[in-house]
Amino acid sequence: LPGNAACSSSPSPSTSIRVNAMSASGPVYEADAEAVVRRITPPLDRARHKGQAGKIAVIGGCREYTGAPYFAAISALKVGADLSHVFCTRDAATVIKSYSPELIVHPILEESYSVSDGEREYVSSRILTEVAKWMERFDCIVVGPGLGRDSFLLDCVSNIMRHARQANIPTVVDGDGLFLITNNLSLVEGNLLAILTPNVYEYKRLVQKVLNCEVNEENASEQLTALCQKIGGITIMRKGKADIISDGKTVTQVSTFGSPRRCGGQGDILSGSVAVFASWARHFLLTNEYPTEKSVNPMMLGCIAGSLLLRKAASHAFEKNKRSTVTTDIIEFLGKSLEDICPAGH
Ligand SMILES: NC(=O)C1=CN([C@@H]2O[C@H](COP(=O)(O)OP(=O)(O)OC[C@H]3O[C@@H](n4cnc5c(N)ncnc54)[C@H](O)[C@@H]3O)[C@@H](O)[C@H]2O)[C@@H](O)CC1
Ligand SMILES: Nc1ncnc2c1ncn2[C@@H]1O[C@H](COP(=O)(O)OP(=O)(O)OP(=O)(O)O)[C@@H](O)[C@H]1O
Ligand SMILES: [Mg+2]
Repeated sequence: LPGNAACSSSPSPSTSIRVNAMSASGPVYEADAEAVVRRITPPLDRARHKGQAGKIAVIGGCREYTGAPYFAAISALKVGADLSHVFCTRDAATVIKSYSPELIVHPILEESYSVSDGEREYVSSRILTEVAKWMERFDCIVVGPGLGRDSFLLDCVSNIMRHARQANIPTVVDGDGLFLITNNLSLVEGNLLAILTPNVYEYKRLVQKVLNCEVNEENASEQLTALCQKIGGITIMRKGKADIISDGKTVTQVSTFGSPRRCGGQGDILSGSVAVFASWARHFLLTNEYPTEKSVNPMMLGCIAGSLLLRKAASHAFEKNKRSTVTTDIIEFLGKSLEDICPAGH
């Protein structure tokens, strides 16, 4: 994929994808997030067929939570993916399908209450076989939005994560997926195609578990860098007032103002968007001709682009809806926000 010719404002290949990332010590520099979005977003080429702009799967959705997987999966489509799947429990599937006919929903996960002890091994292997059938087709998976914390379900999802890793599928871990990996670090350790997107509490739990200490705001970037290194060079986006992103080598941030509303679900929009941008960035770097850009980590680029887009959309939604802004209002503005940075053309 070439960068989107319609929106490549910078002609210089060596500077066009700069993220202004700095070393672990010293100040955290703001990423040139708009340039990143412009560079990695693929053109809307008439010769392309369905699937080439991305196929995303969200693993999440259980009895309690149906909103989170829907938000992540629909955001992936609204950003520009061609196909968006959801793998969830049976209870959640009908609900999610009824939110949107655009999503492909697989009612295959099971929670402990619906499986007897004797059936577990069989059900677990059936679930893995079902998901594995699809896995090779995905450009990125998102594990965790609305997944819940049922132990049997999390065991099955661990198998799915191991399978995705073997198949080299980039994996964004969010929400209850972070609960899972915090207690099973080997699931992501050393996986350069893994992205963690912790919120303030998820980050705190991760720091306590991995670094054996408390979150240190004074040395936020050093601590984040150390955390990424300790988990083997994975990419982590620490969400907050600024989204700080590191892969253990470099650290950068996106702090464009979004919205003062902190309604639940914004992190889900982010994880779905990051999945699309990370797969676009990966494709772009694999196929582009400039060696200087090949050293950039596509997972970092995905985080930078996803963060900027969510913040822009949240800002538009807040302008319109003020205190009543909710997640669906923000999703409505993903298209305009991307269009402002990177016009689709004709
Ligand atoms: N509409 C939906 O279906 C939504 C579902 N969600 C899902 O809900 C699940 C749980 O995620 P949450 O982010 O709610 O996680 P938690 O259930 O850990 O946290 C819920 C809230 O409890 C409070 N809290 C948590 N830990 C705390 C601590 N140590 N000290 C003080 N307060 C604390 C915080 O206000 C936090 O936002 C995830 O699967 C997530 O994806 C969320 O994404 C929000 C939207
Ligand atoms: N204090 C803040 N100021 C500005 N933006 C913020 C702030 N906190 C979070 N955000 C933005 O909201 C996005 C979602 O972060 P948040 O911490 O709400 O995630 P979350 O708790 O996982 O959300 P969800 O409810 O979807 O699970 C972040 O990418 C960030 O851009
Ligand atoms: Mg969350």
